[in-house]
Amino acid sequence: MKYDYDVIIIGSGPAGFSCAMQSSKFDKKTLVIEANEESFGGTWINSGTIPSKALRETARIIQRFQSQFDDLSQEKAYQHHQMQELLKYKNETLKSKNSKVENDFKKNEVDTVRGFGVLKEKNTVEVTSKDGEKTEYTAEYIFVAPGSNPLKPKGFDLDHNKVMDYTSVLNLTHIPRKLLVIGSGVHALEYATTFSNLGSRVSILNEAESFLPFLDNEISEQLFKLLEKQKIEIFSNAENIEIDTNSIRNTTEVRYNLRNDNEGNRTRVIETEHVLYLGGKIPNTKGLGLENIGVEMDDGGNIIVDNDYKTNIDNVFAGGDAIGFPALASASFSEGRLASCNMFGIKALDVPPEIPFAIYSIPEISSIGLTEKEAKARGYDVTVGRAYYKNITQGDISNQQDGLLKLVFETENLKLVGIHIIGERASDLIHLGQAVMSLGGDVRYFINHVLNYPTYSEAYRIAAFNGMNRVYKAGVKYKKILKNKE
Ligand SMILES: Cc1cc2nc3c(=O)[nH]c(=O)nc-3n(C[C@H](O)[C@H](O)[C@H](O)COP(=O)(O)OP(=O)(O)OC[C@H]3O[C@@H](n4cnc5c(N)ncnc54)[C@H](O)[C@@H]3O)c2cc1C
Ligand SMILES: NC(=O)c1ccc[n+]([C@@H]2O[C@H](COP(=O)([O-])OP(=O)(O)OC[C@H]3O[C@@H](n4cnc5c(N)ncnc54)[C@H](O)[C@@H]3O)[C@@H](O)[C@H]2O)c1
Repeated sequence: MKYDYDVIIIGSGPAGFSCAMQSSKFDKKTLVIEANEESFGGTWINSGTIPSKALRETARIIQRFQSQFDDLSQEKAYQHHQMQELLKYKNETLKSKNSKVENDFKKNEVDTVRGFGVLKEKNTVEVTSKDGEKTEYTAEYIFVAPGSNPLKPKGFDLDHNKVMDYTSVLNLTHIPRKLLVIGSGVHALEYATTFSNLGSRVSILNEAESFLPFLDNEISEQLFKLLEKQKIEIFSNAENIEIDTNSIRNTTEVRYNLRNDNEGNRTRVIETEHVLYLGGKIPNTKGLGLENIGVEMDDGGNIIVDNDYKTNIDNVFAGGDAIGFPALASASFSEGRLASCNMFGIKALDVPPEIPFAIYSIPEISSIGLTEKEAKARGYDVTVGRAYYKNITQGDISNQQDGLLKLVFETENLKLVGIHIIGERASDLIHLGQAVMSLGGDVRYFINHVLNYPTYSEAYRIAAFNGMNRVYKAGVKYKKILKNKE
């Protein structure tokens, strides 16, 4: 072999991990370089996806248990639990995920090396160990998956105690009585509802004009009602945010102005105990030597790739957060695997471009395809079908009556163009609709097939009937609706 390896992978997050596993299954000699001395798995396992979901799961279990019993419903988690106790579950999950990744590498003969990788030439990566020792490795292909880091705020500093980001929040020693989340994205909603369910009084300071504007309108409406129920306030259009400690009152004081303030740009103040800053992420593409070999990046530092996850340099591929949107673990797994398929000339099956997304708030939100508004703007004649969780037996049984599943489908042929869900299990439920959608099915699937009962999937059946009845009311004979095969 001309090179030490067939492929060198920089980073062991979901993109690097899946590229390594797929390459090893193709019998390719694979090396993973990981800068973190202790653990593999990147943001996915150590500071992002899994820890935030494990903490959320704990909050959800407490909330579900308390809401089941009237005498417990007004209790606050902080009256009974220490943060460390809640994080124990998270720590155990991380440990088991970490050793799973390490074992998968070993079992599949993927070599690993700890240290910081820098591209020296298009086939050469130099790794600097923590002792400063430098070693060079060569490969036919390079896969760059260095992930991302939290964006630093403008106008104030993080002390990682009173003012935290998504990494330091995992070191909290107690459940805050009051928490201000600064952010306008999915992160902000997830952590806000997690802490609210732990009993914290939570507010969100949103620098944008609207909050999660990409959601379907009716899902947003439901969400805002639920946030009101949880007493989570959102202050939008915030700018010039500054943070100080008020030592007399022993609080953290957040001052800000409103953009386009019609009260004369007065300074507003929120007093809180802790601040959690969730202002987005930046790709870890600085210092990687990408410029040494002329890899193209956009203004935000994201690596530019084509549909095969190939950069402008023939043998260099990239994936995960370093290539920008959607910057999800779910998508990163797929990107790493597809990059490997493309490197080694084994074209993967074409997968539909639609990917679902999930927001792990309490309750969850998940969507795929077009919102009703987007579908109409694109000229589709669409009808919608709705199922409210209060009408689903499983919702009643589980005491989870808040939620909505909404189907958006073409009136003419009943084909699904979008599915939008807010409520318990939304992130799992979406996949039934996704499968029907990607196999070209229509809403009749949900009534022609027997679905387990009671389950949350019943929502699909109820929403399908609801939508079809709407088509019927608009003048199409029921016989035609049921028989129509395009
Ligand atoms: C709080 C939070 C919650 C999230 N929740 C979800 C969710 O619910 N669902 C979802 O799909 N996504 C979620 N995400 C997003 C998800 O975590 C990321 O999209 C995903 O981890 C990106 O994967 P990656 O492989 O690109 O990089 P990462 O997971 O960031 O891993 C990159 C690895 O590369 C290493 N590295 C970097 N530079 C070098 C170098 N030069 N040499 C060697 N090693 C290097 C790093 O040490 C790191 O281990 C969440 C993110 C956060 C922050
Ligand atoms: N549940 C999850 O999957 C999850 C949870 C936390 C963070 N993350 C990822 O971490 C990153 C940082 O999160 P953040 O909350 O700080 O910022 P963010 O990037 O999610 O939000 C900032 C803005 O991005 C846009 N955006 C986000 N998701 C979108 C979508 N599916 N479709 C269209 N536009 C969308 C919206 O305009 C949003 O206001 C994001 O890339 C996010 O995908 C994912």
